[in-house]
Amino acid sequence: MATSKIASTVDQSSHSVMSVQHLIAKEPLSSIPQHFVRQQERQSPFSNIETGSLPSIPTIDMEQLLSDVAAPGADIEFQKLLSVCKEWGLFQLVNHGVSDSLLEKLKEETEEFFQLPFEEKVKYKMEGDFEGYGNMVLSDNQKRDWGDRMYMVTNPLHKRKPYLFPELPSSLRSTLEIYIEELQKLSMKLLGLLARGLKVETREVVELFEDGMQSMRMGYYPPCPQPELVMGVSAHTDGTGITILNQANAVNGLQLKKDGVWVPVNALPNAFLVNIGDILEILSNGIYKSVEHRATVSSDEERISIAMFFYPKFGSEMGPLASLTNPNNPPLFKRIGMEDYVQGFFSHLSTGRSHLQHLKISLKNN
Ligand SMILES: O=C(O)CCC(=O)C(=O)O
Ligand SMILES: [Fe+2]
Repeated sequence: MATSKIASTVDQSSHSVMSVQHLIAKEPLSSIPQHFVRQQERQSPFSNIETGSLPSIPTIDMEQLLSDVAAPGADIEFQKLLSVCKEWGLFQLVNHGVSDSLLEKLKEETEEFFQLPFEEKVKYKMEGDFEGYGNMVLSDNQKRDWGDRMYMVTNPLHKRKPYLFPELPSSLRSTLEIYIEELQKLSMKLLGLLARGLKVETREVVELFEDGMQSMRMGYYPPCPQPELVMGVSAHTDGTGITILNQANAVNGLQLKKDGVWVPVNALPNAFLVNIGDILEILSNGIYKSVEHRATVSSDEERISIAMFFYPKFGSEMGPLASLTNPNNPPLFKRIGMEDYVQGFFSHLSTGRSHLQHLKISLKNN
């Protein structure tokens, strides 16, 4: 799909918001601006192995998973889910129950949102926190991602910023409301199954996430004349319990790090990519893995993705589940309240350091 060439008459420097899409729409770039160029990512990430021998990302079938649960004993898909979450921390989910027509509508409306003139989208600019529209600029000397995003907290409802979600074009807003509800149900089913896989009381996990904090990031990655020099989203782990990523226009780009090697995900149309985040690694005391991932960009196709992030509820406290720890298996992470967790997560994001590492207990000191 071609990039939308929207000539913007607005001088971006007069706004505290920057957009890669509109930067390149104004005039063709003769070279990539230095603040997007990454030195360490120049070499092919696969230079050390044969591309043909790359492992492929596991696929989980939600219908199969739910029928396994109804018929105990026939639990092949359930066992696969558990081993995938321990070894990979990420999988593609098919037959997830969210209709193709809803996904199609959401894709179209997200495309339309990013095709709005810059003047329209600037209304949603970030106001001193991480929420809002634009290319995320954390500091002057930071390397920037080749992409724009619209990031919003969507739950609990009173945390929705009045100038963001409620001000979205009404058709996008109503489609998102349905989508959010569908994904909430899906996330709770997955979290329940993952709790069951830990042999803990399902309730212990599910209650933490009921009416939890949820946020969403719609991402737009324009084609880049020199994609090997830039990154759409730099390497990170998610601070969530779980993340459900919708690679809306099925353009490849996401990669995860497995055994020290970046492995590309071959995006299946209408499948979700589900990944374990730091909080599930903490709750499971390291059993489930929060996987490092990143997104690359393409030279000829725009890429659109929609990520929904699921966290525990405000006011809760989290740490390794008590039933998983004992003197022989001590907690690997500190306990922390949700408010402090969120604050710590975003302050580590600004410095590029890992929040999960910060919460690790050094076993030598125990
Ligand atoms: O846009 C993508 O494909 C990845 C986004 C992502 O990893 C994130 O927002 O945490
Ligand atoms: Fe992520």
